[in-house]
Amino acid sequence: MLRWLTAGESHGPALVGILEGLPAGVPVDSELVRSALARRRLGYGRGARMKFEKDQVSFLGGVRHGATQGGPVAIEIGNTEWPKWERVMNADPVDPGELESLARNAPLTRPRPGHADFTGMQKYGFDDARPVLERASARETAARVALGSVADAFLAELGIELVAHTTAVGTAAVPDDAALPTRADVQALDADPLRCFDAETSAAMVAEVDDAHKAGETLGGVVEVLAYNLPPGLGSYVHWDRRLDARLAGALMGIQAIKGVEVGDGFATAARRGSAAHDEIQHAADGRIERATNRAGGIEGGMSIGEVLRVRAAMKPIATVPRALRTVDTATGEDTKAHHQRSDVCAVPAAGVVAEAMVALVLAQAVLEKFGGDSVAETKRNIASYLAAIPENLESTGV
Ligand SMILES: Cc1cc2nc3c(=O)[nH]c(=O)nc-3n(C[C@H](O)[C@H](O)[C@H](O)COP(=O)(O)O)c2cc1C
Ligand SMILES: C=C(O[C@@H]1CC(C(=O)O)=C[C@@H](OP(=O)(O)O)[C@H]1O)C(=O)O
Repeated sequence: MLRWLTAGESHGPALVGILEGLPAGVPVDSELVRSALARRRLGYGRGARMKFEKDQVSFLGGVRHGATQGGPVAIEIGNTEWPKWERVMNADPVDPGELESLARNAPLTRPRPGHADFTGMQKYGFDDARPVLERASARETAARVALGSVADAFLAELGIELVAHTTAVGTAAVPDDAALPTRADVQALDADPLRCFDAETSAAMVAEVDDAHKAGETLGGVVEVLAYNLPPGLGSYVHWDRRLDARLAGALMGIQAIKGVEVGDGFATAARRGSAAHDEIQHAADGRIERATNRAGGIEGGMSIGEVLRVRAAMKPIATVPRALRTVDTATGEDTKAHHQRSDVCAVPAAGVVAEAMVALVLAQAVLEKFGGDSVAETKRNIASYLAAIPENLESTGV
């Protein structure tokens, strides 16, 4: 069973991620993780912190001479902001007099609507939102992206290729019939300001971000993750928590600010009639079986069906709105405006990179559950023998 955990605060010394259960022989090095983290920093509309902070990557375990060894993979991402926060975020007690003299340590008592501040203070018994936002912050997603890049390297060894792109920012959305990117388009996506695959929509997205920025507003949007070359049969219909769609939805909803998940045509399907909603099964030119369409987004009955996996996640607008929203000062009880120092106007492209990492982790887990393997070579053998055993009349183009 592939498992993963992250630890660390937004302004702490480092984030740490651990991935346990990966076979030996996955080609992994610091550069792989670094380039995934660099991709997470991209995107028009991100705040000042993305420009001056660097991600410092070190492997603490599980990888030797560029390959996984079968043990837990532990990755540390140093926060280069740490020296400024060393007193405020120190694990050991700091003299209260010294803390009081630090402007950076001033208690945050004007919780932001839409962030975890207010309920986090209620729940954990804090009189300052600092400890809440330190862990609620999406800075934590750097650790997930690091782990996701390792899961992705495993999937790539099996020929499974993932790509994420932005399909909407605010009201600017790619048309329904727009072309889908493949892994070969990643460089082009990274070069686009919003990681959008449709040039015209991307220009509209830039205008939307500029407009929101001028108005002291923030934006959300929609990202899509595609996975190519998945074998049929990952996940299962036999129990709710084994369904691949349920597991992907949970993983995507587990990303900060994600409020909706769609598999395939999702919500649009609800308005269609059955004959226009499902994907007919037909013979392909080579005699194997194929789907006439892929409205289901590659999953039926909680299982991958061998077609392209297509999942979308909707992100709400950033909670730290420059034109600050109404709140209550929890120190004085007075009505006031929420605290705001700096924030992203739009972090949708980064959310896409995080979504891709989460999908990679869930798919790697589902692959290992079905095929097992202590080495990549063993997993490959197991997949090949499963596919070879599928009878001729059930052989589909996804095999
Ligand atoms: C990549 C990324 C960057 C984010 N940047 C910010 C930010 O700069 N300011 C902010 O208030 N929220 C930001 N958020 C959103 C908050 O983390 C999120 O609103 C908060 O955790 C509460 O969301 P929830 O209600 O879904 O838990 C970001 C989210 C993601 C995924
Ligand atoms: C640091 C990152 O994102 C942060 C996520 C975030 C939030 O509230 O989620 C708030 C901002 O942090 P700060 O308030 O310190 O500027 C973002 O910069 C990152 O993605 O690496």
